[in-house]
Amino acid sequence: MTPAELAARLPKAELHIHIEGSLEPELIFALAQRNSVALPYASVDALRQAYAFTDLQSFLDIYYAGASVLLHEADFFDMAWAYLQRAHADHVIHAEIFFDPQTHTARGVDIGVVIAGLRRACDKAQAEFGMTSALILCFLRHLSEADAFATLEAALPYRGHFIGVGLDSSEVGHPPSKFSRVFARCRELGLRIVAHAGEEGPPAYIREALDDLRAERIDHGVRSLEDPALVAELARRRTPLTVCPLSNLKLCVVNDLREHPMKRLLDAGLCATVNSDDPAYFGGYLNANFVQTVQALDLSREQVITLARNSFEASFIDDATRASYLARVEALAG
Ligand code: HPA
Ligand SMILES: [Zn+2]
Repeated sequence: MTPAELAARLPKAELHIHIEGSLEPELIFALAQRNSVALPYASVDALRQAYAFTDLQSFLDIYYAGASVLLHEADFFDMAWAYLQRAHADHVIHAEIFFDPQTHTARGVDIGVVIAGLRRACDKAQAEFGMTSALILCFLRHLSEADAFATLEAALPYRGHFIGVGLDSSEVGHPPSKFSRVFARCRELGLRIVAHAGEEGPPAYIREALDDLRAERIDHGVRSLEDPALVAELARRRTPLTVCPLSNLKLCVVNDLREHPMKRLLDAGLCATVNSDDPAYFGGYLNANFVQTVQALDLSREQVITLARNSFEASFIDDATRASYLARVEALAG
């Protein structure tokens, strides 16, 4: 088996997937029709042609437009179930799934409707595939602290249905410290903490995510490499980075996958993981990210196994489940 074939076949956890970013153009159009929502694109092809991004914001504008077709519990279920089936096909045995409630509540959709649809899909994946999953509520950082607090308040009746909180959307100009008080409250509630940092933003944002928000994982974090002291700190703490290679390519964080920092992150001893971010927009699900990265960087069999192990080390599953999942990696790694 080549390293790329092994990567595709190994059991893995996916820890950085925005469920709204798994909405394929075909499903966007089907839901638009079902819900009588008008789209600013004439066809699936016209929409796909708009997927030529120059940076994070140029993507986010289209991503939020796509999410406008989501209104009812069944829509959230259909979206998440489509993702979970694809993830299962890629040998994802555990997924921690981001959702953006403010994108929906701003359009009058009740947060309970969002969570109910997503949870029903997760329960079905557990029943049909034995796949475990969890939801992570993300605050949109381009909105205010007050809006984040209101969102947290609205989510509290569903506290048992999500395990943690994250921070996403437009990074530059919206440092993690803007949400220090919100995340302090989330920690009091026993929520797990992650945050996007160092995707387009500077290494200082990663430090703020660690120190001000007490993030347990950094989403992206690729710009940490610009600050050797920060890299040493991340390695010492074993703070995982949920890296998304095809996203970095499509959003012009890197110009070529052969220049992707994944190998340097692994060489620095960091707990880096591979993830798909917004697979419907960035050209592939988890195995596409693995296979293309392994080939572009000529990663070794041992590095591939490390990435699979890291995905479980970085996950929020309980220790017994983690041990059983790691044993499944070892059984295939040989
Ligand atoms: O890659 C991302 N970065 C920030 N916000 C996001 N929301 C969806 N995807 C992303
Ligand atoms: Zn992301």
